[in-house]
Amino acid sequence: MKKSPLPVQNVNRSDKNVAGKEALVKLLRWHFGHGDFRGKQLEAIQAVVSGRDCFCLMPTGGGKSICYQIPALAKPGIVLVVSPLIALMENQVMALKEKGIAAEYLSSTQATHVRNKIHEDLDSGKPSVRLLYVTPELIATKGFMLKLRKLHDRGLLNLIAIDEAHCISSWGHDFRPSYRQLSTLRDSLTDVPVLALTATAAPKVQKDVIDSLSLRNPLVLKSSFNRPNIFYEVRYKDLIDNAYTDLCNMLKSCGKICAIIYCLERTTCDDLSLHLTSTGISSAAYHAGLNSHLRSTVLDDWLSSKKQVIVATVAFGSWGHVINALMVFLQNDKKDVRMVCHFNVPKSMESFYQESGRAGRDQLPSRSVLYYGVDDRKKMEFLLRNSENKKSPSSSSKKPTSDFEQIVRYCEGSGCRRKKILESFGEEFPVQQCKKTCDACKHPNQVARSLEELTTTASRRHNSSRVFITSSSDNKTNEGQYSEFWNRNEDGSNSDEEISDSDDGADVVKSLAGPKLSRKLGVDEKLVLLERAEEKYNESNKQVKKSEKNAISETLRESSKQRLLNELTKVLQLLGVKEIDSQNASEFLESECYRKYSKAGKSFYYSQIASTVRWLGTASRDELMTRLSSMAREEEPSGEPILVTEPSQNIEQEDGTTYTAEPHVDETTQQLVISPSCSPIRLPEIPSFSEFVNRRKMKHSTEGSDGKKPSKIMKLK
Ligand SMILES: Nc1ncnc2c1ncn2[C@@H]1O[C@H](COP(=O)(O)OP(=O)(O)OP(=O)(O)O)[C@@H](O)[C@H]1O
Ligand SMILES: [Mg+2]
Repeated sequence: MKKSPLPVQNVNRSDKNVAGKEALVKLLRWHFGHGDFRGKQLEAIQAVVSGRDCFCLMPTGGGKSICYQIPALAKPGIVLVVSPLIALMENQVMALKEKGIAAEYLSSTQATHVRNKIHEDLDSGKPSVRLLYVTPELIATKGFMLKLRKLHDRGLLNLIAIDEAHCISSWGHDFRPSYRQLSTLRDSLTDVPVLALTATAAPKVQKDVIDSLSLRNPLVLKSSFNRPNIFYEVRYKDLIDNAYTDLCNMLKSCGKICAIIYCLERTTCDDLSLHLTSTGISSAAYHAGLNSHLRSTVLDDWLSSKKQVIVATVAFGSWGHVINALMVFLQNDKKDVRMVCHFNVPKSMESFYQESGRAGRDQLPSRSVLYYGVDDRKKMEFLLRNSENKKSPSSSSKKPTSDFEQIVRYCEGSGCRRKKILESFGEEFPVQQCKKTCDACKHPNQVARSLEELTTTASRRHNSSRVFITSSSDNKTNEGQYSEFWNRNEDGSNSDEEISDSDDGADVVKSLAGPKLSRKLGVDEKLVLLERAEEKYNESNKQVKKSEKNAISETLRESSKQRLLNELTKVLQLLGVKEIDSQNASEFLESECYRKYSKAGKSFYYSQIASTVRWLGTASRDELMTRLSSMAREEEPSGEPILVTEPSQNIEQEDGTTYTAEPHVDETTQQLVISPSCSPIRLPEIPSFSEFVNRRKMKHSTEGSDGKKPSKIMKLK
């Protein structure tokens, strides 16, 4: 329902009057229906309305938008809002318009006549728009800056709000180079107050934002980052027989709750979701690898609570940022998420806080569960080290690995989890205030026992590594105190090529600038919009890097070997098979996939690796032994063969068909060589994904499960 502009009549009063609490609360109640200001909202509003710069740090969902929306209603003129994503701007503008507040956004995705209308309004003597949302890219254009200067000269620009201001900082988790250029705003529009808003609490981000925007004597406001309604806990994968089963049981014990599970890789999302579905938990995978139709169906089902659990990839690269943003704007629509589970260790405390913070936005009791595993830690450290190495020495000195250490401390330390989260943001937190709302405070003995067991298990599994876990209960950890589960110098085994959303260097906004936006977009349309943008992005990326992307690099091969090794280790342990060397076997299986699919390209290779991993998960002892027996034959000649790096080759025969020449050991040189004289070996067939799903379906139906489950699995497929 539209509201009359009644309270805005205050606009002609002096700044002192409009900044009065009473008048501001009146505006808040009238336009937004909230009884009073929350946290530091009032202070922030009063500061900017009286012309002072302000840096406002509030947790996600803390109510940052009000801090610039109320000033737009309290004073004449325009509030310029810089926002990183068109979808986010769209969402806010739509909500404001529904409240009868004159808000617009400007972007290249709009129809020319819509943009022209907004420009005409801005050029008119008395613009009707109160809040104008723009991207940092638009600010960087000369034409728009000229327009802003004209507005300013006419005394019509009353505030510049930089939302998601951490994007300006290379220390922030969503760094956007175009945000850096916002420093020109202060140079050109010297006396307009600037309000920087973020939920990113790292002190270095704060300093960087204040410096980059040249804020003058800003009022720095920080709200507590404590989320008292979230119970924090860590579960240790290395101490659990099967993490999938553990998660299933936990979800089942909570009843029909709404949950988000974050995984690092798409394949884990698919596998885990399939597993949950097969045990009767309605769930669906959500990641950039799904087609747009499936993705919007999945989200729709989840938002409408048709699906209980969504298994999504975490944001990693810049495209991940968009997927993440998608989740951000969905936050307003989904407040009843009761559990957020990190199935793989997150890359930093920042990410963990943001992601787990999606639980309990309705302030009701909720849960954050992090599954921590030594292998996951290794993988993440490798990825972060890799991304550090990719950066030029001249770029920011940000060290993702040191951010990662905080989350490792969170998992490996025995003290209060909540305290660790808050202290990582520079916030002091007395342990007593946790009131047993984390596993370490609620069950300290149990957590201590787990950590002890973990130390033993880790040192047994990684016997070349140092292992020491902090047991300090006062949380005063330092570099030397927390555990080293593996030797930091040993080469990591996985690559970010396996990470679902790892495309880097892409300009998100550019990629979003394509489809035409309708004025009144619902969630569906927004999803379509983002997905189309993603397709467009992938399309252009494909063209540029097609050949490059098709190549199977050594790092990818290494990561595949590691993936097979992880699965194989689990399977061999489960089946009690001791006679197979998992390292050699995983190399053997990987080279099989490489041999078959290296020429066909990366995605075939990928799917073959994924099929093999799935096959491992279902293979019987006999099947495993049969398949790996060909490997045993290769190893027969005793003595350490010197491995040649060449994979086995497909030898073309005269009739045009090919057969695979297996490697064998040359007895004189003791080298593993490839020779066409070897007879071709018949290997058991690896099931494709659909075969795998169908087999499971058959298995379920023969096991007498209710006839509905298989069709659910088929749908998912
Ligand atoms: N004073 C208030 N009283 C009650 N609810 C409020 C108040 N201020 C804001 N809210 C509500 O809090 C929710 C979150 O607000 P908002 O989106 O501005 O948060 P945010 O800090 O920008 O979060 P994010 O970091 O996710 O962008 C909204 O539903 C909003 O209506
Ligand atoms: Mg916000």
